[in-house]
Amino acid sequence: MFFEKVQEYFNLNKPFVVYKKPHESKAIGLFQKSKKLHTLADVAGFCWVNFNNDKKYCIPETDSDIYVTQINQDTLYVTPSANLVYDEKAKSSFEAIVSKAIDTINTGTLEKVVLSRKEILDKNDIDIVLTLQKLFSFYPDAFTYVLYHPELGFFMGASPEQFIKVEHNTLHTVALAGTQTYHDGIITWQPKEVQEQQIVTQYIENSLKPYAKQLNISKPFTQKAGNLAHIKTQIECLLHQEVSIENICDTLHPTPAVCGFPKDKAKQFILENEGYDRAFYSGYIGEWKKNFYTYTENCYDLYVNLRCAKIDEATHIYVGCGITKDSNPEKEFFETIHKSQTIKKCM
Ligand SMILES: C=C(O[C@@H]1C=C(C(=O)O)C=C[C@H]1O)C(=O)O
Repeated sequence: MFFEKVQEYFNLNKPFVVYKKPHESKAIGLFQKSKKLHTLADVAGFCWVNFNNDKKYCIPETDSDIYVTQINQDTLYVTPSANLVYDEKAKSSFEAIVSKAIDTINTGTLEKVVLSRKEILDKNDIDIVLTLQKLFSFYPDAFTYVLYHPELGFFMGASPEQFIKVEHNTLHTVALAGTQTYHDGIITWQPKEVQEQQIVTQYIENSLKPYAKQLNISKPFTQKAGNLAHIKTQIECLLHQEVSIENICDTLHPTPAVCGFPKDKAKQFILENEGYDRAFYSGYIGEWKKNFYTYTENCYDLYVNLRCAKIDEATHIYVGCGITKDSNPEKEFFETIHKSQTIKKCM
């Protein structure tokens, strides 16, 4: 029933989203009844917001049929081996903007900037149901989704990063940064990664302070995300009674995990140098004003839109990495190559 509905909506070009939260065994689908593009409002639904924070959309509950399905983890999909082929031109142009960023950091007040690029694959013939099943199967600990709207296009992703989760006046978030390929055994971190992750933690702490009755911040630890490992700090914030969650989102987003620090300078560097529109990559996405797993009102469960792709005539895979004074341009390029594997494995 569920996957027939997905296929039907996909064939008819009607708006829908299917998603699965980390560690859940069920997936939720919101199948929109009209073809309208709804702007995000103070109503329950599934939302997505762009990097620039000036495009905010939703599939509202009131205009949707909602379906739930148990995910069958019995089918084992073979994980394809890594495809680390890359384009020399893409490598040299990315390394050039990373070098420019390092120079800017060394000569001014910019501390960190997250630079990204798009990998374009000549492929658009997606088997929607198979893609979803691979996303669910390969990344049980991620927020996995496919989202389609006829006015915006088709998106998919497997995000390892919570933006915010709010329930009963408590907000949970994470500071996630620093990347290396995952391996068994002890994972150690270099000062560069430790510093870039600390910038994120510090920024989130300062941004949440005005809204917080109490803030609890964990020690940093290693978090596995597909074939990668990151440094993560968990942050819990007891909110004052009358705070607006939308204001908190506007204050936090984009964090230095996807933009940089100071925010204005980093954003300006990105807009002037990246040379393409990030659109919904490194924005946020997820449940707005309702938990559709438990049907609890006034809950928010949003994720940073990372390890994602947009599919139109081709597949556009978005990948980025944090640049600080200690970055090595070639290493940063290979980090983006490793990050692109997350989506490539599902294609
Ligand atoms: C920017 C991305 O990831 C972010 C950047 C990281 C880094 O710089 O090490 C790590 C995790 C994410 O917060 C991405 O996946 O495109």
